[in-house]
Amino acid sequence: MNVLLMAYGTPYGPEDLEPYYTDIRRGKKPPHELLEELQGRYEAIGKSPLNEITLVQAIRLQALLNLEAPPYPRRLQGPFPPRAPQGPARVYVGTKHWLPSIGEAVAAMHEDGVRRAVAIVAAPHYSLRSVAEYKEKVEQALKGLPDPIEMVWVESYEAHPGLIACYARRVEEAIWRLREPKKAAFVFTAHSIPVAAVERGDPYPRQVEKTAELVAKRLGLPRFSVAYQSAGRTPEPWLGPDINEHLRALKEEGYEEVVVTAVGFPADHLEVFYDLDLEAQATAQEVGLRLLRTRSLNADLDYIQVLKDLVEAAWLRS
Ligand SMILES: C=CC1=C(C)c2cc3[nH]c(cc4nc(cc5[nH]c(cc1n2)c(C)c5CCC(=O)O)C(CCC(=O)O)=C4C)c(C)c3C=C
Ligand SMILES: [Fe+2]
Ligand SMILES: [Fe+2]
Repeated sequence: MNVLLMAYGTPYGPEDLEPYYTDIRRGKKPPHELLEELQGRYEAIGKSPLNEITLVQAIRLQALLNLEAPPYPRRLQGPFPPRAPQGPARVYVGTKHWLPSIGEAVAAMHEDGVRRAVAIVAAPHYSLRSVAEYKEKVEQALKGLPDPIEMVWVESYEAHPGLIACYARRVEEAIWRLREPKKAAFVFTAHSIPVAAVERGDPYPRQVEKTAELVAKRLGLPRFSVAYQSAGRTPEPWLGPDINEHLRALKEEGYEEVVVTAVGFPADHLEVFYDLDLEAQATAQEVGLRLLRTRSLNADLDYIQVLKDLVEAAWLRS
């Protein structure tokens, strides 16, 4: 079984920042003020562990796939159907905006003789501004190859019971730390997208709401809400409510404590450490709210098990 595991990617050092930002802006260099602002955000968090987490996710996913399907030599395999999940599993990593790029990963797969693979993004929700763009990059990379690779896509997994259990477990950990759990607010966040994408029928907000609703249901939370974070630095309107405005509104409604879970981001990175742990935390402190941010899924085995389940099911799809 072959897997292409994709994630957003983050710069390895300050010298990578400009080409990284240029890639996010589809080849347009960022103005100096925006680059400086991004540099300031990276300096404030120290380091984004996103690339390391993605690599560990891939290593663990590959190990887990092979653990339950030992890589027997071909002659011992018997009459398995060629698409059975058994056999050596290989997981390749490609990042959308940095290195290894999706193009490099696809080229490596081709070089290794891969002709069929499952493509999955380490983010549970489909958006025209996320998964659709990953797909474009994969298709672009495939175009340049002498032999085709059939990619079976996992486009979204917003309601996977294992994923819901992962988030519920982490919200539960925060509930233990609340002073008055029955009076707390529970907020689920995801990356904002331009309103224009929503108007074009992007299923993203519905999927984010679905994840939030299922986690809340599993925990029997009486109230919960969805807010968006990390809106881009572009003049167009972005989907709200923004987490900072939402925290102010919650305080006005009389809440004293809030648990925030970033359901759109399985892994820690700039927008968890800066936008939630520094910026939203500062807003909460300013208005007098106690904010607890739940632990990310990262490369924890409960999340890797979800990825394993998804790729195995996709591999068996015709
Ligand atoms: C659902 C959409 C998006 C997800 C998920 C997402 C995750 C994500 N983003 C960064 C870092 C940056 N994103 C930036 C801009 C940007 N991001 C999205 C969409 C998603 N990002 C869009 C549509 C844009 C705007 C692009 C443009 O046209 O300019 C930037 C640039 C600075 C900024 O605008 O804030 C950074 C940096 C990470 C690390 C991440 C998840 C891992
Ligand atoms: Fe982004
Ligand atoms: Fe972003």
